[in-house]
Amino acid sequence: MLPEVHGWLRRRTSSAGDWPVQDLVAAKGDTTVSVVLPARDERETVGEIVGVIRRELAPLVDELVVIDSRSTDDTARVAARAGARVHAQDEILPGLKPMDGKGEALWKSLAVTSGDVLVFADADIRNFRASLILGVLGPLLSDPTVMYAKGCYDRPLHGTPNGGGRVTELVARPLINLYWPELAGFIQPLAGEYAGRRSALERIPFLTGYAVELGLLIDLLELGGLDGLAQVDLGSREHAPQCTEALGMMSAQIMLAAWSRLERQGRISSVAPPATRLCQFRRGLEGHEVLIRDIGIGERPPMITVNP
Ligand SMILES: O=c1ccn([C@@H]2O[C@H](COP(=O)(O)OP(=O)(O)O)[C@@H](O)[C@H]2O)c(=O)[nH]1
Ligand SMILES: O=C(O)[C@@H](COP(=O)(O)O)O[C@H]1O[C@H](CO)[C@@H](O)[C@H](O)[C@H]1O
Repeated sequence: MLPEVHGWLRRRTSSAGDWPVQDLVAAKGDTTVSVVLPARDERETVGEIVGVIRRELAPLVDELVVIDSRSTDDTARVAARAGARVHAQDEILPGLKPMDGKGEALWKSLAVTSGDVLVFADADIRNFRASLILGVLGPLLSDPTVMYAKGCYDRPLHGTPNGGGRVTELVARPLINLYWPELAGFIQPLAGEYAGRRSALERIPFLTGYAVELGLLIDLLELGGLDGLAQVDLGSREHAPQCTEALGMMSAQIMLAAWSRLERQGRISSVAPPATRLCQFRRGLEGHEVLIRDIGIGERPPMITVNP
């Protein structure tokens, strides 16, 4: 690990317990806070998450928004009934050709919120607790030199204390260590719980799909340097795990995120761009079924450059 990352790890890592709600209420002042939950088919969990935020964080949260990301269930209804303001992803900035996935939902949330600080959290978290929001909000309300704070946590999966974060351990962490070692201190670089200043988030592009988190880390590092970034130990987080096949597609999108940033930084040639289709296999009754999926990612420009 680079010496500057060792120093950063000590200086910029805190814990959720370091940020009690009463301290943050005092520190908040005139700063406004928007909480955004990107949600695709999360009817089982989104209502409880919204309820916890509304009940326990009312003094800190000025607006609570769920971006309904083409759900096929009644996520929007459940979220609205719990008290969130719900926007359908494809109805935001309707003059733009729609793009796909989580990154699109997060980018569009900038257009329908007004908070000086935005806090993002996944909507599939089980046993959600307010400290998952408080923790990442802490550095942003307490230290003006911090523009972005990411959560880190243990990731129990299938009964093992740290079986989760499969794409992090197999794809994102190796890529970061190989090409962006300044970011190697992030314990959960793909964590879906993070807070950022609007003044920073609106000045960087957003990659779509599951490429968004890696893209944000790389672009924020470029925008404001490592010392503008922080991380907060939130303890443990359990979510609805996806199957290996789905994580294969997610991995491909994260690899495309890395390629796009290496190409932009002139570290690889754009002569032969990578393919954007992934071939996977399932055993069927007559041998193997071939599944071809488009795992291409898009990129939205900095929101500050978009005329609504
Ligand atoms: O097209 C999408 C895919 C995912 N999500 C949301 O993004 C968060 C993280 O996605 P997911 O749970 O699929 O990823 P994982 O946590 O399994 O890596 C969840 O709240 C999803 O509902 C979304 O808004 N749009
Ligand atoms: O960290 C990971 O490896 C993946 C998959 O986690 P699991 O193996 O299902 O616990 O989950 C993260 O990655 C996604 C892509 O960046 C994020 O959108 C999710 O919020 C995050 O949970």
